[in-house]
Amino acid sequence: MSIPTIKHVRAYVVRGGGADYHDQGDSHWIDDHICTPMSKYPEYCQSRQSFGINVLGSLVIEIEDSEGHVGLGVTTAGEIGAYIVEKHFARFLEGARVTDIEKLWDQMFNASLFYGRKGVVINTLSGVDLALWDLLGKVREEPVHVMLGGAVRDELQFYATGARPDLAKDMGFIGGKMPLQWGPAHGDEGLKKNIEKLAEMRSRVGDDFWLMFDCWMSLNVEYATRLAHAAQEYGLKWIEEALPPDDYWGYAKLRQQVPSTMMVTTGEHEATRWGFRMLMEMDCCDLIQPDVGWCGGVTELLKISALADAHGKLVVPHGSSVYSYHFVATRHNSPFAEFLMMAPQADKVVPMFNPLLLDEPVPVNGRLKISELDKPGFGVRLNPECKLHRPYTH
Ligand SMILES: C[C@H](O)[C@H](O)[C@@H](O)[C@@H](O)C(=O)O
Ligand SMILES: [Mg+2]
Repeated sequence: MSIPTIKHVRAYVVRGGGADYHDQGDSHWIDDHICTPMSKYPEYCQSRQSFGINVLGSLVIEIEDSEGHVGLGVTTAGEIGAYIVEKHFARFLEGARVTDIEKLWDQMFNASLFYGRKGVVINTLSGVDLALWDLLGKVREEPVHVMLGGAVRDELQFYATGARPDLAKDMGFIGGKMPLQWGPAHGDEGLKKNIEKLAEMRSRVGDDFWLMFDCWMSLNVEYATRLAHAAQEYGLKWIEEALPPDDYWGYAKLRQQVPSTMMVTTGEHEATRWGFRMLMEMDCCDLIQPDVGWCGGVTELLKISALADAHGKLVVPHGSSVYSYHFVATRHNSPFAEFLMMAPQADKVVPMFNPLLLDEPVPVNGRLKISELDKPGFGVRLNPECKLHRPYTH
């Protein structure tokens, strides 16, 4: 059996939605007074784009083999990522066999260790890894979920992230995660507004629908503890990413202080097996939320997930569209997935990485049949109408 080799690696940048889903137009819920670590500065309080949440843009990676198959991976890394792919990672990829995914991951990780380890470098490595798994699936004519050992369930169920959990319930989702809008800089008045919002949504959705707060790294242990206890009477299911990712000590303390019925979750801005080992061994959270496009890709998420399973932790990947669905389908400790509502008013289901991909599957009535994923690789294509820019070559 002859194994194809990698011939060409190309890295493009795309603006306007896509993998950098914060890169949206005006009057979108995802940029409407959401609390962040920058909220202490009034000028950066209303809009996350004002401080640069969408500064990177989407990175699109194409890896073409000796037989003409093209693997596609996307992530949040923009021009920085394109530079790293073209000027650094390509040297390991070109000439390698399409099956050498584990070795290529190790070479790219260790070769960038002196400047990488987390953040945009691991985002970029993740994007390359997604393209490698997509390419292997196209060579083998198998979906990624089959190559990962096969689905353990017939369909995926989703909770929705967005400003309207009440509408998410009507659309069949199992829960609704709201962005927290007020933080320590807004004092008790702001905390009261957070709870009023939660109470209002609880009144609309009834007692059984999950409601969660996403705090996007913006709080401190004291405020998060007060918020959790005030939210308990409205059945808040989990408080997400309350603290900055490196504050393992704060998370461990917060987890001891929140009501026993409430989960502490985090992980979307954590990376590699070592970062998640810290979260688990320091007992920081009940559920981890790695983003497969940011934590190291599928190759690393397999390691993270096995570690979590051994610790009895659930792994519910941060919203990363089809790239996490293939993974969640195959893991017993991933019983549900996240769907980010990318319609500006969170009032309808649209593909998460719109407009970047074609054939991107979306939940129907809050669910997605695994059979919808039965296409080679991740089963998505680049939208030819998206303007690709290749800033570097090699
Ligand atoms: C809704 C949150 O503020 C973020 O925009 C979201 O990307 C992320 O934190 C999530 O968990 O979906
Ligand atoms: Mg989050």
